Amino acid sequence: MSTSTSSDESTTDSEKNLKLSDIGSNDDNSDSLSQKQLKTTFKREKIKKLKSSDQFRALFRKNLRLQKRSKKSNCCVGFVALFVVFLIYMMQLLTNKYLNFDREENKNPTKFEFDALPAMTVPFSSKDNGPFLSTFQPRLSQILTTSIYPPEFYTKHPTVLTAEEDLDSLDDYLFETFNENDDLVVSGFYMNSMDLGAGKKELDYKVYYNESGSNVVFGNERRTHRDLGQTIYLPTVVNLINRAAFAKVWEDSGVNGTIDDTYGYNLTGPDIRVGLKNFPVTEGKNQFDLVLFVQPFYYTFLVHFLLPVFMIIIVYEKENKLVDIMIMFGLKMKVYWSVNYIFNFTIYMFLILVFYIAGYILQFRFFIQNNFLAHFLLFILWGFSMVSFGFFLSTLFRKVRTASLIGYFLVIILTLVSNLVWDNIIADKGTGTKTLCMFLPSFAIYSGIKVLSDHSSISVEGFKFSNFDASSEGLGMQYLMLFADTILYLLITGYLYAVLPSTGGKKSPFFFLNPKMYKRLFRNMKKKKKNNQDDDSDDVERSQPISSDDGFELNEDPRGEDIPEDVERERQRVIKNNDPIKLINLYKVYKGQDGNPDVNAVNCLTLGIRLNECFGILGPNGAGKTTAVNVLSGLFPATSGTAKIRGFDIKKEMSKVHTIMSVCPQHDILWEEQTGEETLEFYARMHGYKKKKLDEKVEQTLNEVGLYSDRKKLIKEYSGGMKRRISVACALITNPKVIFLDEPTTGLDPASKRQVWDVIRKARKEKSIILTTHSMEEADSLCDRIGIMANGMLRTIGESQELKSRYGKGFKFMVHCNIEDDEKVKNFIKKTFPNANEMNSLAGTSNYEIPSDEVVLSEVFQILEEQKNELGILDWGISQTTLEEVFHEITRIAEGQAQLEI
Ligand SMILES: Nc1ncnc2c1ncn2[C@@H]1O[C@H](COP(=O)(O)OP(=O)(O)OP(=O)(O)O)[C@@H](O)[C@H]1O
Repeated sequence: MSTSTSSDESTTDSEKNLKLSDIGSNDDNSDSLSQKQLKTTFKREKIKKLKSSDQFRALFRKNLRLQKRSKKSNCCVGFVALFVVFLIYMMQLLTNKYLNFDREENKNPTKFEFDALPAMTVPFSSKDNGPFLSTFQPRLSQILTTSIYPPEFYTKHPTVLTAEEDLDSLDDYLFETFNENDDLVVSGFYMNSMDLGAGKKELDYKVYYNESGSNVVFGNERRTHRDLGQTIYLPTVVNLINRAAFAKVWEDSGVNGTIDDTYGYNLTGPDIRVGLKNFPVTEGKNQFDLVLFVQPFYYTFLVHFLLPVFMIIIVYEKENKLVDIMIMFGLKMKVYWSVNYIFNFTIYMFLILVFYIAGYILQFRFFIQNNFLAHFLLFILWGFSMVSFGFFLSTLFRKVRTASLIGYFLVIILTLVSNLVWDNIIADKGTGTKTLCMFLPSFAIYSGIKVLSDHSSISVEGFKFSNFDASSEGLGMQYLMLFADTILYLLITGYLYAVLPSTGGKKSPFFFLNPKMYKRLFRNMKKKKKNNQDDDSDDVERSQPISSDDGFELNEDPRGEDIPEDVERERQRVIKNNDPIKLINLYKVYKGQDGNPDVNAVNCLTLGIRLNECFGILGPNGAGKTTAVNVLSGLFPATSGTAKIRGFDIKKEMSKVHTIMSVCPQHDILWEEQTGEETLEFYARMHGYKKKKLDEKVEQTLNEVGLYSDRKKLIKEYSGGMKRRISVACALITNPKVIFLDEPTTGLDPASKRQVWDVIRKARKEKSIILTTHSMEEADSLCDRIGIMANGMLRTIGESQELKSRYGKGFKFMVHCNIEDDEKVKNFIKKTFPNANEMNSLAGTSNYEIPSDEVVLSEVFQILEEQKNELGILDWGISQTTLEEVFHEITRIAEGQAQLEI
């Protein structure tokens, strides 16, 4: 013999006994034993507020952990930063080496070894005289003042050729006049020996000349030989000295006359030794500094590089509905944004720190030449505005893939645009245009870097707050605009998040024009101030009493008089009772897309869930179960009607509801890069668990859902069933008062399912649970009451047993006997159960449906056990109508009604 109910496999022994004793009771009123255990009297209560500091800590740790694990993007950012630093370093090196001539050599020009230069013999030829010497006869004593250049030149540059007593003083003199004065010293010479007396003919001297080949300085525009209007060659100077030397010899020897070309040729054959040496010059007078050209671009690019990272962090959590789930667990959005702001800024500061260290170690002129505060302030303000700008951009993307692709592309575009557009178009415009353009923060940072970069040249002084006058560009406008951009983009982000449906925005685009909003804000501020003065109310919320005088009024159900009796009875019960969860006339209509009609996903749902109750919602696909849960948990707003959860109205006080509820959504919403343990820790921390208590709670919950041994695995390494279990664990760990479980055991193996059932069963104490499921076994086993929905409406409601009695066709009775006894047994059945309906009969096995009012189980047992041997019954069994059959019956009726409506 076998006797079973549909839930036999799943129920505990005590439950089985209870249900067997209930079989056939056909109990329609709500006075059964389990009903008595459920409390409907829910009153005003104090609810502990979630602390912002706990949430801050939990979020910051989570962000830090996830950032550490996003190795790819970190490596990418690190690599780009290093590459840019390397490029700048190489350029500076190259610029210094090849464009800033003799930098090393001339560091200490006075120590230059004159004698180390090779001596050379210069042919003495009047043909090299140059244009001014053909008629000129100098004396050595005259050389310093003699005009060999046009007169106007001397008004500017009095000293042309100089001689000093010894090499050192000549060296010093040339260096000083050449580098520090405006006077132009064309050349210098030192006479080593001069013996042109009879038979000797020796002349040994050394000439300082400019390496460019002309006797002028290359390093400064003002001193180019173009000032002279002609080119003076080295041989000219050599000839000048030679001539002066000979003139002196002749003067000494009393020869009178002039030196002309003929004279020169007559004096053939003297040994003339001329040493040649470059002018000593100061270092760093180069005209073209490659670094200055590329530096603004590179620096702008580098500081933009974190922009996509900031966007991705937010879009990832938006795309995967992680923000939504955190909100449902009580996250305050102001904490969310603050943490992300501070966290992103910290990452940025880390990059800037590395940049500064590299900059100072590698001696980037941008850093060492300019005032520290000037560039530091610029980078700090850019950091603030970039984080705000990143927030703003994050509102425009729904998918991480798009955000990262476009984000990195945007970095290049913004850098290029700011570089090209600013340099070629905006830089020459007036302050108004510049200011306007700086509302794009990239322009502000680019122009700031450009100002500092212009001060990083070797030839100019670094930027100091004191050294710019009206004509030179300061940084005030950049600082101001970066600050303004920070505020502006935060406001825009806040606005877009409030109104854009894609970001979960629910407000009208003109919400800020509504004076009520400001009144409410003002009232809340006043209330908060008052609460703060009140000692004990600081960390508690007070829920409002729920009662029949809540002002709730029942709308007429769309079905009118066709409304099922039990559903109408529940509606009347709810309005009179104080259930912790009360749904009143709840509607949710999804607007039809692409010409499709609107969908009434939830249609005038009115029901109540009591304390200690686990309420099951069953229904076919598309019945509206998930939508109902989503509306109750605040994912979507209700179209009309409302619900009160522990006294808080979901229309007005959803944020308070979030502090006392938790949810296990239909699809797992988890951070793939966190371990199971870290995920639970996150939610527990958000709800104020700390240290030892936190560890204990996490360990206990992991054990309950059977994931303790897998706690260190990343979520992405979890199987589907493991993810489901961790989602259930998340819903339980925060010790909520109201739990929404949307198909919590989908995909679980039978053992895991049973484990989760045990956890839920234990958890319902002092709580109210709404559970949606497709498993009749689960509903039968776990739920104190069940509501079956179809097409958005509640079709029936009651305890499992009630529903079976109400919608089932009684009992199923099976009897098996030898074929020769078949007739005898059939007659016995007909006599005992006159209304029994034979469903089928084959080879001695017959199945019957027996109306429940004909069955008194104890009598059936007795009769059959007494007569089975006499009748030749080999086996028999009786089972009640299953919940599945009830479900099919309800959906069949609902479909019929829907057909009629069409
Ligand atoms: N975001 C949405 N936009 C438009 N229509 C939606 C949306 N979500 C659900 N619906 C529609 O609302 C109705 C109810 O869907 P819902 O997901 O609530 O059903 P369900 O009972 O949870 O189904 P299932 O058992 O398959 O999870 C369906 O007709 C569905 O197509």
